[in-house]
Amino acid sequence: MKLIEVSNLTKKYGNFTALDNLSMDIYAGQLTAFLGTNGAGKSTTINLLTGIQQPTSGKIDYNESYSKDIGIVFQNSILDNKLTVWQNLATRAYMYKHITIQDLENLMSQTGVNQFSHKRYGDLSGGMKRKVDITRALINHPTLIFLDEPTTGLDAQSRIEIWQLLKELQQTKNLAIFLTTHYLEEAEYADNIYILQKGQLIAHGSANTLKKTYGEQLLWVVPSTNSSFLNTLEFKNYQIDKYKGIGIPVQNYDEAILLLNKYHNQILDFSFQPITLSEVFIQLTKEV
Ligand SMILES: Nc1ncnc2c1ncn2[C@@H]1O[C@H](COP(=O)(O)OP(=O)(O)OP(=O)(O)O)[C@@H](O)[C@H]1O
Repeated sequence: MKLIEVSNLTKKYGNFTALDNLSMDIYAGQLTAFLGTNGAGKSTTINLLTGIQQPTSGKIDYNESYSKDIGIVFQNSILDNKLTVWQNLATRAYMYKHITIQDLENLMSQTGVNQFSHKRYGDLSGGMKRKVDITRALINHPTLIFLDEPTTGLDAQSRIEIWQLLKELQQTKNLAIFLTTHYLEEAEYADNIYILQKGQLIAHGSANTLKKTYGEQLLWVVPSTNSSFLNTLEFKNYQIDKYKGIGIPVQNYDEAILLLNKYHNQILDFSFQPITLSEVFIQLTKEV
């Protein structure tokens, strides 16, 4: 089910176009990752989708029944450093009449912040703060949550924990998550990836689709007799490497296994070189 449909969204600051004609859909229960280098227009997009800023042109259609159920985690926290985690969250929960203390406690134990609820927010590590920020955004049981670079500045372990938490929330609460990130490897988990460059959408799809469309995976084989193998080879775009052998472009593991089966009499050794999302991104965003 579509929660938000964005059509031809453009945002200009004076003569400068920060976002150029963006069209995209956000679906219930899906994790959508918005990737882009610095200044690509990621924060601008979140600000437009959440109504913090108004577009210069274009349209954002919200599914009527869910338009108010959104949570936002900003790049810079809006919580009070001097208050404890509990005080910060309880103050927020009191704003909603239908949210009980029990609801808040349940949520805090799901996100794990109950373990340090007595600590002052200002004394927490970056990863712990981020978990509290996410908990705050979830208090009103949103259908969709926006996170602007939730893992920037965190160490590897904290990043993994935040991602595990987000995946768990997506699965257990059927929460739709829209997040921006600089970390390509994180987007691998996303259902939908949008890649933005200088305000323009340059690619869209699942990690696998993007890899298939924009990247090349190689099956490297060391043939027993080089020349006869090349003669039988049905592929034209192979590469040759002194150490790795002959690199044959393949779509996926299955295709590699089929080839290995077919030519196994002529192959001494082989290796598989998968493409990463980072390589796709570099390929796509490199300046011409
Ligand atoms: N209020 C503003 N006035 C003028 N230009 C702005 C304004 N806000 C953003 N910009 C410009 O618009 C472009 C997109 O900014 P935005 O913050 O959306 O990028 P971003 O992808 O979130 O970048 P980052 O990863 O660095 O946070 C940048 O070139 C930025 O300088």
